Amino acid sequence: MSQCELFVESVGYRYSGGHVAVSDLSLKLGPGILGLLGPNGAGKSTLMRILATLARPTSGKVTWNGADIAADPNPLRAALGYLPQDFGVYAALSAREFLAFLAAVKGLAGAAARERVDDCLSLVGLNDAADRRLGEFSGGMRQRVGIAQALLNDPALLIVDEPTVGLDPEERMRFRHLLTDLAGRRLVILSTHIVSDVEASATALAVMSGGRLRFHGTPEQLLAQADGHVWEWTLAPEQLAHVRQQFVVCASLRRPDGIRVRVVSAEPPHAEAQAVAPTLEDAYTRLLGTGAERH
Ligand SMILES: Nc1ncnc2c1ncn2[C@@H]1O[C@H](COP(=O)(O)OP(=O)(O)OP(=O)(O)O)[C@@H](O)[C@H]1O
Repeated sequence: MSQCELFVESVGYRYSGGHVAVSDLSLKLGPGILGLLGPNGAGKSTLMRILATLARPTSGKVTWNGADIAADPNPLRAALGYLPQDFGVYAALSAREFLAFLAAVKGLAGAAARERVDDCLSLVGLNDAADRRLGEFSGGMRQRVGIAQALLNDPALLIVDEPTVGLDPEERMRFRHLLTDLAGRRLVILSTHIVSDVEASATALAVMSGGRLRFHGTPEQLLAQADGHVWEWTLAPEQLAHVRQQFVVCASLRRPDGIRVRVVSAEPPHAEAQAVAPTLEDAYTRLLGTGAERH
């Protein structure tokens, strides 16, 4: 497999209506799985489209192995596997027929194409369902077909945009394992707004919000930032609303003796609060200052 160095240099993107979706964003990426995290509207899909050469940055540049992808997108495109957020399949085709069609579009032919289609079907665990109509597939199976089509050209760069949306918990887990198996010497960029999607698999994390990069580093580095900032204590149910007004509450759990709250705060939030080891979800919540509260 070829080299894979993707450098994003002060990239900005302004939509024609004037909305700035990505602002002065820089990243240096190499082999491994990058989890691109951020809330809805953070600019992840816009950045992914730029990296997939489907949109040109309105400022800054992106280089793939040293060459500007806006000046010559072809080297990157030849190395790219892309699963867009709105990936659709042809319901009347079988998985094998659909992949054979896309293999032909990508210039693979004859026995080599058949072999590659078989390889990709087995990489994503769909051999047994290969000849069933896609219309009968579950959401998770369709996403695996999406990954299989992205793998047809054995890409050095695999970009998957919000691939776990609409999947049930078991399908999500399978999908995460699949991406871990596929990483190898590739660069895999996986965007999601769900921390657990990247918790076990990502070798690096980039966090975006409001079009800006808020963090880039290892999951351990993000965790370390939250050390000593996560607290738990038990309060009476009527106190919960007040605590929510004062602090970012990451979780609240009803128990026989009251409500156990988990709070992100630089200072001890309460006399009885005990510091607890942060999870990646806590660290992400601390970074963005808002919580998707777990109950
Ligand atoms: N075609 C467009 N024209 C104008 N603004 C747009 C367009 N597409 C997206 N935006 C805006 O740009 C911002 C970033 O959108 P983007 O889709 O990149 O975010 P995201 O992080 O991928 O979120 P989501 O997961 O909801 O897609 C949002 O505020 C969005 O409303």
